[in-house]
Amino acid sequence: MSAAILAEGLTKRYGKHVALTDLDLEVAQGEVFGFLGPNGAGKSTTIRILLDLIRPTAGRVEVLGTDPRVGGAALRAHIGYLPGELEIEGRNTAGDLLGFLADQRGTVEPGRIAALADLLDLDLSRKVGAMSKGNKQKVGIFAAFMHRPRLLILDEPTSGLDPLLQQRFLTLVSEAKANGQTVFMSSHILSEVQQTADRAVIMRSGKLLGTENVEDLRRRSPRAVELVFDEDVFADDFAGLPGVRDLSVTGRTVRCTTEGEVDELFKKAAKYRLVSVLSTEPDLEQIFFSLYGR
Ligand SMILES: Nc1ncnc2c1ncn2[C@@H]1O[C@H](COP(=O)(O)OP(=O)(O)OP(=O)(O)O)[C@@H](O)[C@H]1O
Repeated sequence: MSAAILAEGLTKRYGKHVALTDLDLEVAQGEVFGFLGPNGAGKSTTIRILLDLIRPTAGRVEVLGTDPRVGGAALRAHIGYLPGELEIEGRNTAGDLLGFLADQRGTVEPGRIAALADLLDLDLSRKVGAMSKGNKQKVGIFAAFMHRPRLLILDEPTSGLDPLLQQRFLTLVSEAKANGQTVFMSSHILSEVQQTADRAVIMRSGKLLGTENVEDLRRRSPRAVELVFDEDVFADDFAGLPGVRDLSVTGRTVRCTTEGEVDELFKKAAKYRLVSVLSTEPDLEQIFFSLYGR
C-alpha cells in the first residue's frame, strides 16, 4: 500500500527566503499524524505543496500515491482540506453553502450535515459572511469532513474554537481514524496533537527537528507544575526528586518543571494536604529546548 503522504527533499524558497529545507516525510494510510511547529516553521507551505496550490523549489511529493501536480480533480475528491487562513464570505446561509458543497461532491450521506451541526453546535440558518471566526472555522471543518475523504489535511484546525469545541473536533478526528481515514494535522499546540495523533514531526524554521511517537513525546515533554497545600511545606521534602527540576518552594506553594515520571513528586506531596494542582504545557519553544537542546 502506498503512503498517504510522501515528501522527499522538499525545499521551498520565496526569493532569498527559505521557507522549507530538504523535508522528508512519510505518513502511512490510516494514520493520524501531527505536524507541529511554531508560526513560520513551514507547515502551511508544506501543506500548500501537498495540495498543489504552490510548487516546490526542489524535491517531490506524492499524495495517495499520486503526484498532486497531475492528480487534478480526481485526487482532490479524496482529500478534505481545511486551510489555515479560512476566508468565507457571502450572503448564503451555512446550510445552503454546505448543501451546495455536498451536492457537488455527491458522496455525502443524508443527515451528515445535520449530525455535524449538532456535534459542533453550528446554526445552519446563519449567513456565513456574518459569522464569527470560530463559526467560520466550523463551516470549514464540515466542508473538510462531510464526505469522509480518504485523506484529511487540516491546517491549524482548532484555531478560533473554544476548548469544548476543540474536544468535539478531536472526536471527529478519532471517528475518522476509526473509519480508516488518514489525518494530517498541523498545530502549534502539542496537547491537541497528543490526544489524537499516533506520530508527529516537529518543525522549526523550515527544518524537521525530529519524528516522534506521540506516546513517547507525552512522557518526555516537560510540564510546569504548581502544587498548593493547606500549610507551609518543607523545601527539603521536594529536593532532588527524579524527573523534577527548577524547584521553588515558597510557603504553601511548590512550583517546578516535571519531565517523565511524576510518581515521586506526588508521593512526597501526599505527606501534606493538597489544595490544588495546576499542570500546564510549556510552549513549543521550551519543548524543543527540552527535547533537542536548541
Ligand atoms: N508567499 C510568501 N512569500 C514570502 N514568504 C512567505 C510566503 N509564504 C510564507 N512565507 C514565509 O515562509 C515561512 C514559512 O511560512 P509558513 O506559513 O509555511 O509557516 P507556518 O509554519 O505555517 O506558520 P503559520 O502558522 O504562521 O502559518 C515563514 O517565514 C513565512 O514568512
